[in-house]
Amino acid sequence: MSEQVLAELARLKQLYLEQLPATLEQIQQLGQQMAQAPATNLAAALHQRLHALAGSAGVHGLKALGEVARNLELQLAQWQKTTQEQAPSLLDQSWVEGLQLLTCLQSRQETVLEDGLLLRPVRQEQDDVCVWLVESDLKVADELEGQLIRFNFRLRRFVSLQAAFEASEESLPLALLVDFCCCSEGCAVDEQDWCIINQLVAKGCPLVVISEKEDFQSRIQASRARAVGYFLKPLDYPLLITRLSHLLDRQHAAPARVLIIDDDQLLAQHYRLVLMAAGMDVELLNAAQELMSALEVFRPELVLIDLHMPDYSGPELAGVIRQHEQWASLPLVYLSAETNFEQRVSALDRGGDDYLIKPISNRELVAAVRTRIDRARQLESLISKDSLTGLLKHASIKEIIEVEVARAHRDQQPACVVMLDIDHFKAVNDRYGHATGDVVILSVATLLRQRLRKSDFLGRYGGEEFAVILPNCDQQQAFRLMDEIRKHFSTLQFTHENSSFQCTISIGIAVTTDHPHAKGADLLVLADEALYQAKAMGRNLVRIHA
Ligand SMILES: Nc1nc2c(ncn2[C@@H]2O[C@H](COP(=O)(O)OP(=O)(O)OP(=O)(O)O)[C@@H](O)[C@H]2O)c(=O)[nH]1
Repeated sequence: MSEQVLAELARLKQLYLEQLPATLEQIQQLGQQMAQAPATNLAAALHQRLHALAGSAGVHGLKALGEVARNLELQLAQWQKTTQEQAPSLLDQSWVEGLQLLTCLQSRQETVLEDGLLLRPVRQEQDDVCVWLVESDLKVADELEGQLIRFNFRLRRFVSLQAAFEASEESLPLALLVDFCCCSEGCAVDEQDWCIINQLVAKGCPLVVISEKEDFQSRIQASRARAVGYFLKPLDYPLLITRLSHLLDRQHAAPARVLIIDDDQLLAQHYRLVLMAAGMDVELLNAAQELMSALEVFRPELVLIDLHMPDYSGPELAGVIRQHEQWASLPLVYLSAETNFEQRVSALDRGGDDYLIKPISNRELVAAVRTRIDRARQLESLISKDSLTGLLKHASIKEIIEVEVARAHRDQQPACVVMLDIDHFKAVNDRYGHATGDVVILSVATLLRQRLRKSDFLGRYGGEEFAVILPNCDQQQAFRLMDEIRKHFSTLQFTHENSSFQCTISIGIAVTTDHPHAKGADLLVLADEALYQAKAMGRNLVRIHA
């Protein structure tokens, strides 16, 4: 992928360089006409070309050229704002020199592509159910191990960070739990350990700090180590498991979807390739009139919009998007060479969320897009996800099941709707208490997350009831998968004080191909009927609706 992306970027750059002399020739002609007989229509045409050049040259390795173009653009903008009496003096000697400089700089290329970003080695193998622990307190380690097993996670213990680092040559864990106090005296991490932590985090190993200390300095130290979690001892296990489950969700998360609206096709292609190399799904909008249908079909999580385009401006398109309630919170980010403060503020007032200045480096583009999408996902998750399990709430999973069932009928592909319910759960609550009942619910959610595909959707449908949709999955595959999950769940050991117990689940499945006219809501009812057949037949069973 990376090699291909680099080759494609080189091809785009070549195309850009081939078109450049003609672009510069046009700018020269217009610029000289402006110097001799300034006119507003000439200025508008020239401004558009200088603006595009200022935004694109740096991206293709011609940083100095881009800077000169920007200076000329600013000079011209000043002329456009000034009264006609003062105007001629603004396009004097420095203007002509600037124009000459453009031609001289067209062959001065610099290497600005951050190839490191694009040639990053393929992410190392990750063991999704394995959690690593560096902790000298054996009691804490034993207890943690016992808790993790209930949720189908495995714990691998290390005596030192160095040992964990050596293991990271083979594979990476879901998370690395470190008690800083066992690295060095007084919980202050020494230089060598610090270096190892940095290397592990850079490899993509999420760091979770466990600590006895609640002071600000310890938290700052964890933050400096880029920890994604900080848990105080004695550990709150459900909270820790929830955090691990969220990390698992992130690993399984679908690629971020970005829509780019830019009239400069070469530049738009360049951004697209860079974002795709960072693992995102990217589409370019070809015609502004197709904007709403592109949103509907592609459902982007962020839109990058150029500010100045010939037919419609970025803020005008942002205004159209914001007229639709459904897209009121979609992040819209302008990507423009515009440095004028007033114009930028006005663009933000008209529906945009943020502003990135062209030319933007590849790394900054990826980081800016990724962090904004991550934040938007976090917010969305707070709204649509159940707080105990992190799965979709009732209304959200119902909505997704409708969409996916309609898609399955349309594509003539099978999809399975599944309902799951914990057996005799009331008895678990009555005997072991509500908190232990919650642990059982959380463990079903964690097991489902671990066993289902990225493209499947899981929801907490009711108290101890779960709904799932498995797109592109036929009856046999669904039965096999669900039966494995059922069997696996029945082997998990739960503990309460000094006793231990096991639980089972019953499962009902309804398949779209057996019910070609059924909507999502109908299939949910059918899957529920199958679930109650499983209950009636003795529980701990999977049934398919006939
Ligand atoms: N701990 C806990 N219990 C919950 C939660 N939501 C619902 N419940 C309990 O789940 C139990 C559901 O019990 P029932 O629907 O009667 O059925 P059951 O005992 O699971 O038995 P069968 O489904 O017939 O096998 C009730 O006792 C609810 O109070 C929750 O978030 N946490």
